[in-house]
Amino acid sequence: MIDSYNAYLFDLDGVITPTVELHRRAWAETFDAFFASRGLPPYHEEEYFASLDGRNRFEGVRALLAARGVALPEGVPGETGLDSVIGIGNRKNAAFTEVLERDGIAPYPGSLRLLDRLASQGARLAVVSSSRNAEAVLRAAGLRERFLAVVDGVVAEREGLAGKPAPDTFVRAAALLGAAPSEAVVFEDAASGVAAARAGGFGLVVGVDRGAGPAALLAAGADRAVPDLAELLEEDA
Ligand SMILES: O=P(O)(O)OC[C@H]1O[C@@H](O)[C@H](O)[C@@H](O)[C@@H]1O
Repeated sequence: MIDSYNAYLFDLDGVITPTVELHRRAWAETFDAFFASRGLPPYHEEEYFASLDGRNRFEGVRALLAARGVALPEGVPGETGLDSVIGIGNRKNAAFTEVLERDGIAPYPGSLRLLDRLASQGARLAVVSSSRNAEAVLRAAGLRERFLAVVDGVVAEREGLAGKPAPDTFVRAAALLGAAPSEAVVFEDAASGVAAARAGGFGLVVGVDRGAGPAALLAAGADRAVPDLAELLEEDA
């Protein structure tokens, strides 16, 4: 089923590496401190899926604050206090980076098997991530050289590409691989990323359920939802 496409676009956090867990913990730690400092109801894990999952760091902060009806100034680059959008984002990133550097990261075994299989077929692969940490995560996992292109938060900012749920970063990655969207497969674990792929008219959109739930992934436009990418290998064997 997946073998007949010309290009394969992988989200990173939660699709290739379990860094989604690191992101979730870092966000929880940061927003727990933020809400406690203001005497507001505690952060809830559902807020991760509704506002943060798959989104660019600062867009995620803005979305969550808007959902809570909290208005904060934007802040200035480099700030780490909990009283601005940039400060909250930077605080969370420091927590994420500390754990990544200390513990490293290994890919999901099932994802590695799919990457191996696609590599053995000479398939063209790219990573499409909202994260500005994508290059560091790929290097930590020893996977950087497997991808012909990486369109991440740094590239999106440099090229003025709108982030997920807009389709722009996926469309750009497909173009870098020389494929039309209809000839490419997208693998995504976040509803915002699935919606981006659907909006871009991709040939196949596979939702990977790492907590969002199959119903949310299908509702966002996934053609199918799987618990792990190894499932696709077994079907094709
Ligand atoms: O690593 P950065 O630049 O802060 O990116 C943040 C986001 O990157 C995405 O890839 C993750 O799915 C989100 O959960 C995360 O919040």
